[in-house]
Amino acid sequence: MSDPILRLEGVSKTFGGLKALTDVSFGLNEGEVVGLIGPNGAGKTTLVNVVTGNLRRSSGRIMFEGEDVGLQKPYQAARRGLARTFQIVQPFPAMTVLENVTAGALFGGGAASVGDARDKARQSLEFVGLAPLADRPAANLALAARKRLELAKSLAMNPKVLMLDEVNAGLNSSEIDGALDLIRKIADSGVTVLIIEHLMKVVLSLSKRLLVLHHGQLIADGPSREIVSDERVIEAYLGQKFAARLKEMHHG
Ligand SMILES: Nc1ncnc2c1ncn2[C@@H]1O[C@H](COP(=O)(O)OP(=O)(O)OP(=O)(O)O)[C@@H](O)[C@H]1O
Repeated sequence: MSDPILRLEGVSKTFGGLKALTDVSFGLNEGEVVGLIGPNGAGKTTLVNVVTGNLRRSSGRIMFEGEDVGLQKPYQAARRGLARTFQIVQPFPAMTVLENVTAGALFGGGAASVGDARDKARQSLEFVGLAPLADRPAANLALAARKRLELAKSLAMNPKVLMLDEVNAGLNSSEIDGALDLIRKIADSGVTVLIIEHLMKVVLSLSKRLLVLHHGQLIADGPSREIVSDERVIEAYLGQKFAARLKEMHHG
């Protein structure tokens, strides 16, 4: 197998005395869709932040395509093809949907000109199904559409690796189904996806492999079906009720 496209080696992040990440190591292979789960405060968002340079890791190495990118700035991450979505979606409200995505394309640096960035933005909006709303002010979008806008912005950066931070939070079940189709479509286009998600049904339907963070430590990394029956994971995160339901599903 070829080298992972993204690899963390012993990455730690402390905030004063608080250890948000402790000695985290794993690799993502090109084209993989991997779920990242763990209780509130486990360090999931911090992990994405250190990978994209929004926060500086305290120690360890972050390797992207064989290069140590631990000191990069967020715009450099975007230009390399390391894109992410934010848990709290904050579009520029006064700008239109198209302008927001154009700004994303320019940030990602793949566009040769503003016109080129706008073309790229139009393609991304088409891909996520927001083309009909391109000229609306972003402030007017409902939550599901704002989440799609966030995805379109990241896609306009031509990502190789895309990290999705709770893109389904707050959506109803038909909106989640739509988002799932879209994430599958992104993965099918060859993008490596790391998905942070609280809804187990969603993670399990998308990813064959799961990473589990607990108090900043990676306590499990492996095939999803094995991870969800791992006692430590059940205790730390899933809870006995979920485990019992899963057993019923398997035996029922
Ligand atoms: N900028 C910061 N300064 C200080 N502490 C922080 C900062 N960012 C995160 N933390 C702390 O680091 C720990 C990990 O937080 P993080 O947001 O990464 O968890 P999470 O797994 O993403 O949680 P959630 O599921 O609630 O989003 C928490 O204790 C949090 O309070």
